[in-house]
Amino acid sequence: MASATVNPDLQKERQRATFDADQLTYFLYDGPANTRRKRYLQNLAVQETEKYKFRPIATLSQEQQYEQALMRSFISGQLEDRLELKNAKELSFLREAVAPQVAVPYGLHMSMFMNTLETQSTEEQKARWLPLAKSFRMIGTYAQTEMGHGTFLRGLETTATYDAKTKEFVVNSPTITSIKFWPGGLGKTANCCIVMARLITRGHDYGMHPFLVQIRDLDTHQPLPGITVGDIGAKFGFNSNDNGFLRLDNVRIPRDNMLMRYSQVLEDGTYVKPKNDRLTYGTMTLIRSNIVGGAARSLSMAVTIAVRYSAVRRQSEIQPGAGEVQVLDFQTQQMKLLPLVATAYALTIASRNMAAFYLRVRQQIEQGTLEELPQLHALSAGLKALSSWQATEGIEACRLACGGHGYSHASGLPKLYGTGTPLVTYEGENTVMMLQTARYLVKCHGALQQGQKLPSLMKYLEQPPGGSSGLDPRLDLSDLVTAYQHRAARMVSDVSAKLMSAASQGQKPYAAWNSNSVELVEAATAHSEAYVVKSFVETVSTFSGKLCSVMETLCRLYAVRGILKSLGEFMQDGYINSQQAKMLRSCLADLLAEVRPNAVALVDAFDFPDAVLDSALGRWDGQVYQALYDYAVNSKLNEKQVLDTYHKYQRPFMESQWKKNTTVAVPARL
Ligand SMILES: CCCCCCCCCCCCCCCCCC(=O)SCCNC(=O)CCNC(=O)[C@H](O)C(C)(C)COP(=O)(O)OP(=O)(O)OC[C@H]1O[C@@H](n2cnc3c(N)ncnc32)[C@H](O)[C@@H]1OP(=O)(O)O
Ligand SMILES: Cc1cc2nc3c(=O)[nH]c(=O)nc-3n(C[C@H](O)[C@H](O)[C@H](O)COP(=O)(O)OP(=O)(O)OC[C@H]3O[C@@H](n4cnc5c(N)ncnc54)[C@H](O)[C@@H]3O)c2cc1C
Repeated sequence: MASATVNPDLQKERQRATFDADQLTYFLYDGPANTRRKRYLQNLAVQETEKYKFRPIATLSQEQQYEQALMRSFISGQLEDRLELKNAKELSFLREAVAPQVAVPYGLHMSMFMNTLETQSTEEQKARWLPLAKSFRMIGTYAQTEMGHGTFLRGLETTATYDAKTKEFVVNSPTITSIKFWPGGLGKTANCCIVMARLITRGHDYGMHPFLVQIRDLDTHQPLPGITVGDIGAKFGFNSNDNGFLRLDNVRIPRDNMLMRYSQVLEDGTYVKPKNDRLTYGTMTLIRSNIVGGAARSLSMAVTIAVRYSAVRRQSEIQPGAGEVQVLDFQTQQMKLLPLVATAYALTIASRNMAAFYLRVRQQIEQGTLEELPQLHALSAGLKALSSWQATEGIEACRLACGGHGYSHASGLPKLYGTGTPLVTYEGENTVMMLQTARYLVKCHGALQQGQKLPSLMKYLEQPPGGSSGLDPRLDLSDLVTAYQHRAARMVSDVSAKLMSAASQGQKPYAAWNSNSVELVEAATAHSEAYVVKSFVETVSTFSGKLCSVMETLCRLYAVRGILKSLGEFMQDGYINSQQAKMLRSCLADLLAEVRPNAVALVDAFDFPDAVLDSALGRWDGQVYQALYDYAVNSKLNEKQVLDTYHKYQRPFMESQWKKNTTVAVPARL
């Protein structure tokens, strides 16, 4: 039962905020007009979806979750048509509200499949396929990972062998480990896919290339000859999505089903090389960039739930006898949650900059300039890893911060974790991604040693080593940025020196790399954090008035908390001294106290409708107990007072126990 009254604690929180949360919302959604439009679309989506009275996803079987997700996409499709929506952001807001945190089976079609067609096909192929894909005659997915290999793409085993006589490719899964495994929507939904396979022509293996393979009949949806396809079974989360397997038994496809924008196979089997063979990896780079925004949004939802609940939840006393306090008043609770609120904003801002950088480099690539591709790869890989780690850990910390009720699916937090945690693994396992970023950083360091100039994002590596931080209790934002950059530059330099020293002692580069890979990941993490802090600082400096001072405090909280978490890395070369470390510790306590009054307003500004949060604890009106009670009462187990299982199992069990002692006198009532 929804209550019209707002919990008085939440009401007070909103009144005591020192800034206008709407102003922050306008920043997040690009101005008042776009915010109104977003609200309109999400309200409409929520009203429409509520008509279906969907049961909570956690209470459904895998098949029911899949069915519900398809229904949600159907509702979304109808609304999109009715409103004639085309704008990508508007579509994403609508879909978020129709299917909040639901991994819909068409997800891969709409993201990786479409993008691969758009960026890796020739004009002729685009003209042939895009109309079919846009009108959902073709429903595709991106089939790259195999049972045996996901990370090491050069190890993929699926082959596409060119047959010049018939002008066809023969696509084959030669072993059990070569079976495609995991692609979203592959199991039951897709009728075609981009298969990433090793291209073999004229007896030569040219490595992984993309091929369009039809797997099901476009009308009957039956698998085509040579195709064995299905769902991979229940998973940790993501069960609304039919992640699938695919076995190809010498399936023949026409020559021009190879996506030939960058490399080609001519009719006679001649292979034409691309300008850069990493262009085939382009779709992964896009999705990695998008994941930064996805991770930020998931964490923003989690902190909204946990902060609102912590403002409503009263438990224990601070001053003996003075009554129970809002748990958000405990400094330890603030420490759990407020740095995460700051992280949600930091990642949101970094993701915007990441997206803008991606667009710029993508435009360059379209014009044939590939100069900034390595920078883009390094940044997107590092931020993908950093953001998904911080978001996943943050969501779990939010759940734990909600005590017992956080463990219930009613909190919405397990669902957020279930859909959030695969971000660490998919689209490039995080450790592997950080190592890719590290590879680029070490290369940049080497270039610097040779007196070369570094590209824009790496310029900070040029600063001389040593020196000491100017950080004082004013916590000047530029000093914080410099501290992060100094730490990253020092770590890149240290690990590069280790690699060089290993080489001079005759160690093979690959062995030296592996034996320093923990430090390499740490250096890449430091680099990515420096980017996030710099982005945050640059953005908040564009704000004005009260909002500016609130966001500057939040930015300081993010940066100071990060320094204290990895203090050794900042102190190792004496850049931050022990007096400063002590000072930062007291500043952290002050910052928590400073952010505390604005905590609720800061999460309100994310502007998530209740239906998107899907949480009894995170409700806007704070009526958490009524919502929890309603959720409990609606448990499936409560549909009957006495269940059949009582007669089938419980009663026979009890009777078997009674038989052991027949002398106990049983009263009619206890
Ligand atoms: C539901 C709610 C959820 C909320 C969040 C929502 C977020 C939105 C997302 C939308 C939904 C999408 C769902 C996606 C589902 C997952 C799909 C997948 O996992 S699909 C499967 C994803 N699978 C993976 O991600 C697989 C991960 N594995 C890999 O990417 C590669 O095998 C590798 C990078 C690890 C190594 O590759 P290898 O070829 O052995 O490379 P070497 O190491 O030998 O380096 C050689 C050179 O290449 C360079 N370079 C490398 N990459 C790139 C690049 N991208 N570009 C440019 N350059 C690149 C590298 O720098 C180096 O340069 P140099 O130094 O020589 O100059
Ligand atoms: C929900 C979900 C959806 C997915 N959707 C798709 C999809 O649509 N299409 C698709 O093709 N794939 C998909 N995948 C697969 C996903 O992309 C891979 O699982 C991912 O790339 C990781 O590869 P892997 O499973 O081989 O991990 P592995 O590489 O086997 O990782 C295992 C461990 O080995 C470590 N490791 C591996 N290599 C190195 C190295 N070089 N250095 C140091 N450590 C290393 C990793 O860090 C990790 O700890 C999906 C996966 C999930 C979970």
